[in-house]
Amino acid sequence: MATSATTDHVLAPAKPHSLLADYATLFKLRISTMVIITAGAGFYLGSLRSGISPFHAGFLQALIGIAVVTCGSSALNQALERKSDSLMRRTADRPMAAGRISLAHGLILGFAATFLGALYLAYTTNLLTGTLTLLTAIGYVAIYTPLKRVTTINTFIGAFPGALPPLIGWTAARGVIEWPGVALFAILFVWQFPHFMAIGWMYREDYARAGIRLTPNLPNARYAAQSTVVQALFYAVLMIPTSLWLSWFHITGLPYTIVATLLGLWYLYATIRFARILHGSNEADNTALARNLLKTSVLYLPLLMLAMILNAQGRLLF
Ligand code: HEM
Ligand SMILES: CC(C)=CCC/C(C)=C/CC/C(C)=C/COP(=O)(O)OP(=O)(O)O
Repeated sequence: MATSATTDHVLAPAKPHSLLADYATLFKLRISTMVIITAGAGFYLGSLRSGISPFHAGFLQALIGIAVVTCGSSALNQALERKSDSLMRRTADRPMAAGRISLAHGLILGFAATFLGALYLAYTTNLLTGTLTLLTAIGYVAIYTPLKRVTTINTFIGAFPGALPPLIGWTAARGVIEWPGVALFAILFVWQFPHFMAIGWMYREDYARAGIRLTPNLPNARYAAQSTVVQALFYAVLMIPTSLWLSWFHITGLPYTIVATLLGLWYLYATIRFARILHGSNEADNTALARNLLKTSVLYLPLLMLAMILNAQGRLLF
C-alpha cells in the first residue's frame, strides 16, 4: 500500500509488523550486513598479512562485536531521527518513526548494544579495536546524524564512520593501524560518494521535506544537479586508483589489479550515465539512472572485496 502525504507529515502504511521485522529495520539490516562484509574483508586480509588462517574464533568474535555496535548505532540514529524519519516517505514506516517502538525501547537497546558490543570487542580482540569501533559509532550517531540538519558537509563527515569498518577489521586481526588498513579505509571512503549522490538525488524532495541538507536538494536546482554530478564523477574516477593502492602493499597482485580496474570502470560507467540527469527532463528516466547507480554501488563493493580476498589468499597458496 502506498504511503500518503499530509501537509506536515507522511502517514505510515497500515500493515502489520512483527517485532522481528521491526528490529530488522531498526538495525538497518542490509546496510549493517555490508558493514560486516567490509569489516570481515579487513580481518581476513589482516590475518593473511600475519601469515595465519583467518578461520579461528577471533574472526567470529570480531564480526559479532562489530555487528552488535553497528546495530546499536543504527537504533540510536533512528531514535534521534524519529521525527524527521516520520516526514519522509522512504522512512515514515520505520518502527520508531511510526511509534511502534517507543523512544525508551530504542534508546535502551541502542545504548546497550553500542557499549556492550564495544566492550566485548575490546575484551575479545584488542583495546584499539574496541575504542575505534566506539569512536565510529560516536562519529555516526553524535556527529554525522545531527549535522544532517545543519550543513551539506554532513555527507563528507558521515563518510568517515562509514569507511572505518574495514580498518576496524584489520586492527582486530593485527592489533595496530597499518597502511594496508588505511588503504581499505580509503576505498570505502571514496566509494560512498557516487553511492550517496545517487540516493540523495533520488530522494531529494523527501530529504527537503524533513529539513535534511544535501547537495542534491540545494535551493538552486540547476546548481544542485551539477554539483551532485561533479562530486559523483570526481569520486568515481578517484575510485580506480584508490582501489589499486592495496596492490602497492603487496596484499594483492595482478589478478586483483585487473578485476578492480574493470569493476572501477563499471562503477564509473554507471556514474557517467547518471550524469545524464543534467539533460534529461523525464523524472522517471532520471530516477532509473540514479537507481542503477545505487544498484551498481552495492554490487561493486562486495565484488571488489571478494576479488581482494581471493587474490590475497591465492598469493599465499601459489
Ligand atoms: C555518507 C555515507 C552514506 C549514506 C548517507 C548512505 C545512505 C544510504 C541510504 C539512505 C540508503 C537507502 C536507499 C534506499 O532506501 O533506496 C542506503 C542504501 C544502502 N547503503 Fe548506504 N549510505 C552511506 C554509506 C554506506 C556504507 C558505508 C555502507 C556499507 C559499507 C552502505 C551500504 C548500503 C547498502 C548495502 C544499501 C542498500 C540497502 C537496501 O537496498 O536497502 N552505505 N544508503
Ligand atoms: C562499526 C560501526 C559502528 C559502524 C557504523 C557505521 C555506519 C552504520 C555507517 C553508515 C554510513 C552512513 C553515514 C550511512 C548514512 O545513513 P543515514 O543514517 O543517513 O541513512 P538514513 O537516511 O536511511 O537514516
